[in-house]
Amino acid sequence: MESEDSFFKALEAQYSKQLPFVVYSRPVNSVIKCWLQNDAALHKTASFTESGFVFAPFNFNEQTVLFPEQDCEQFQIDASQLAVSSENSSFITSETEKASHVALVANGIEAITEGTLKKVVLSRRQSLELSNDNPFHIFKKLFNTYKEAMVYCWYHPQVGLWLGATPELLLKVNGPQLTTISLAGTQRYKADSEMNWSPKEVEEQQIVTDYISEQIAPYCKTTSVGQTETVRAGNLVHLKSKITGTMERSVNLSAMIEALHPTPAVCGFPKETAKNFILQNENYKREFYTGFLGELNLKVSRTRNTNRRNIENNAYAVVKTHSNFYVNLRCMQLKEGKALLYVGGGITKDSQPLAEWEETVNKSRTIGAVLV
Ligand SMILES: C=C(O[C@@H]1C=C(C(=O)O)C=C[C@H]1O)C(=O)O
Repeated sequence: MESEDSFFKALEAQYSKQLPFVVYSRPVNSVIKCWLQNDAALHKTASFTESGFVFAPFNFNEQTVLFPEQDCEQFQIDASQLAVSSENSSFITSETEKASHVALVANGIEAITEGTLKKVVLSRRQSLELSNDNPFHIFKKLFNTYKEAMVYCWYHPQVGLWLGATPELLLKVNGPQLTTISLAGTQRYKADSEMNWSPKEVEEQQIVTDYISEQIAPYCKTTSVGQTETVRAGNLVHLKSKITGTMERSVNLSAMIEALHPTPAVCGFPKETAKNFILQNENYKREFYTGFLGELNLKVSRTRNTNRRNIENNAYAVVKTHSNFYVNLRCMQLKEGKALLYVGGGITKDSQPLAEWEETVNKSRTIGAVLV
């Protein structure tokens, strides 16, 4: 299936039959892949030993959905821009939502000042009326707009329909090589100007870097942390450090995921205290927002480099297993003709509630830009 038209027709047909699918494109990549599950079964994974596509919630005590590789048909196309018409939806934030988020943040700052909590990520959900609720229409706009993100649309009839454009890698495993990133701190993007990061933002991101490095260390022979840099995600910029490692021979992927997820980039630190604060104080249920999604244990075979002097050795291919998980951020759920946008930000002792509200507004504009 090589044409854009037949690719999206197959997806439309799958959706109209209410069968599970995912369509996605990884960052800086013109390849768009889709997986169509053959039936409507709801598969789960806890062991992360299968091969497939996973969709995991924020609260890891709840189910992680798996599309098993053997139960899916996979197709892909290559495109730099997808044909799509423009639509208009209205974008309104309410004073009640503002007051409620400001109170939540103030509550978080108080808990940090009084107790052991150092950072907590607090979020909200915003609803938007849609003039066009076709998920592929929105997916195409996300793909055209966010080249640096993992852009996806995921559906299961028993779970719901989610779309997003996430800038955050949770974990990439390629044979023994592990890559992850620490992402935190948010400012609006301004063309041609040097970004100045405050000590608050630097500290917030350092908490994430330290946590990730410590958590992966027991599973790796070596680890290293790269330079911190400013990266762009739509109309926002963040602080980012790349963290890499070479894993021990027999790493249990599920144990490593459990050690990492949810990171202080989306939950807080210490992890359990922050998670409990979120579950008790946020005014809604996160479900799959700040969970993760991506390819699990796919086999890639690479033919060895040709070497003229040793032809026999070139006859075999090296098979490597790879997984790529992205944190489910800058995302939305489509429900009853509405888009529910999920947005949050990291709170530390120096946070200001009104500025944090503004940050969530900026984030909802970033992801909502494709809807208005
Ligand atoms: C929680 C979100 O984003 C996370 C929080 C950030 C922050 O606090 O500055 C930045 C990037 C993400 O790690 C979100 O986008 O909803």
